[in-house]
Formats: sequence, structure tokens, C-alpha cells
Amino acid sequence: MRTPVIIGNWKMNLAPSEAKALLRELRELDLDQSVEKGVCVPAIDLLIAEDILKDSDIKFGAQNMYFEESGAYTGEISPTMLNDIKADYVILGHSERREYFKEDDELINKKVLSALEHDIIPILCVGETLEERESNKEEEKVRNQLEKDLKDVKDSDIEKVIIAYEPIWAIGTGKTASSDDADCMCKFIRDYIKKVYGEDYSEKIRIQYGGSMKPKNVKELLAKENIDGGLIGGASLKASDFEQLINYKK
Ligand SMILES: O=C[C@H](O)COP(=O)(O)O
Repeated sequence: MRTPVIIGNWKMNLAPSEAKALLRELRELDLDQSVEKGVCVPAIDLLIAEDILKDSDIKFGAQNMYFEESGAYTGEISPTMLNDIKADYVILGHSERREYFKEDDELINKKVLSALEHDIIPILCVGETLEERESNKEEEKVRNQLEKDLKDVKDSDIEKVIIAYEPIWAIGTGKTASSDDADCMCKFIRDYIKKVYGEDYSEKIRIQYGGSMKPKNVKELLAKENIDGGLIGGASLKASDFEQLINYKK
């Protein structure tokens, strides 16, 4: 039985004063304890998240990191810095990082391996563009990303990874993949893990859906066999929406 996992990705939103207010609101919510939950905040908000969430069961993490531990890498944060503040997660390979910051699979793979080596849970994002979907290339695209981004990830580490299937055309657009299509791609990912790592691991690994997941569609999406949670952008910025998402079983 996989524990559902719902994570907010704040993206480049909420300056420290706003972050403080939302985190304090989140901490006061009555959230379903059977759901793993967390927020991945901008780097400048990480210390605030550590402080405000420390006695709650809401975890937190970063939206990116570099793979080296320290050095002359202006503008980056490292896995050891995330360890120092006990961050639980790091989002890697988000389509916005791939598109706007030209991150390629080789770099993402180094980051995934580094996160695992430092006991930080990587939330690896994969997904196709609209053009790729319209030409029936979504499986090819996602398989290719998985092959490259998970290269050299050991059997003993694979179940720690969370994979987020995020069709790019559904991100921030209000268009959600149908629950059947989302489930079908999450199953495709699970089957890939089964082929490479075996059935045991494929049954344990958690696969999220991301792309305009909202209180109104969360129940239907998470009722699907292969969708174990959500990576939520816009709807994670409002406490009441985040509450409804986490409490989707109620
Ligand atoms: O990481 C989150 C996804 O990009 C989804 O964003 P969204 O919920 O605003 O569509």
C-alpha cells in the first residue's frame, strides 16, 4: 500500500513575508494524517519553512539544487545546504527548469544521484509537450527522460524517488489530463520501473500527477490505481485549496 503524497510547488511566488503568513496558516490546518504532504518553496523561503513547519507533519523542500556540495557555483544551493536545514525533498527536472534554464537530462541525472546520496527525496518531473502528445510520442518522450534521468540509480534507491508525471500542456493552463490519460501514463512509468528494477520496486515507487490539479478534480485523479499523489502549482498558494487537496478523502 503506497502512502499518497501531495506536494505544493510554489514556483517563483511568495516573498518571505508572504511565505511566513501562508506557512503559519498551513500549520494550523486539520490535515489528513494518512497523506504525506509538503511544500517546495523558493530558496529564500527555505529557512522560514524549516522554522515554521518544524513541529508539524508538513514536510518541505527546495525546487532545485546543484549536484556539488560546495564551491564556485554562483547562484546555486547544494545538497549539504539542504541537509543542514533538514529539507526532505528537492524537485528536479521540472519542465520549467528544462525549458527556461536549459537543464538537460545529463545534468538532471547528476542532481538525482546527488540528492539520493544525501538522503534528500528527489521529485523527478517528466512529461510531454502538446506537440508530442498530438503526434502520439508521449511514451517515447517519457521513456527517454526516465532512461537518462534515472541512469545509475541503484535498486535500493529507486523506491525513494518520487516521479511526477506532468504533461507540459496541462501546467498552469487550467487544462487537466483526463484521469484516464493521466493514469495511463503513470502506469506506463510504473511498467518502466518494473522492467528495469522489478515488480517489487514498481509496486513501491510513488508516482504523482501534476498539471492544473485542483480541489475539484483531485478526488477523481487520486482514485486512479497508478496515481499516488499530486505535485501542485497554483492551487498550493492558497491555504483553503491546499487543505481541500490534502483532505481529498473526506
Ligand atoms: O509543479 C507543479 C506543476 O507544474 C503544476 O502546476 P499547476 O498546478 O499550476 O498547473
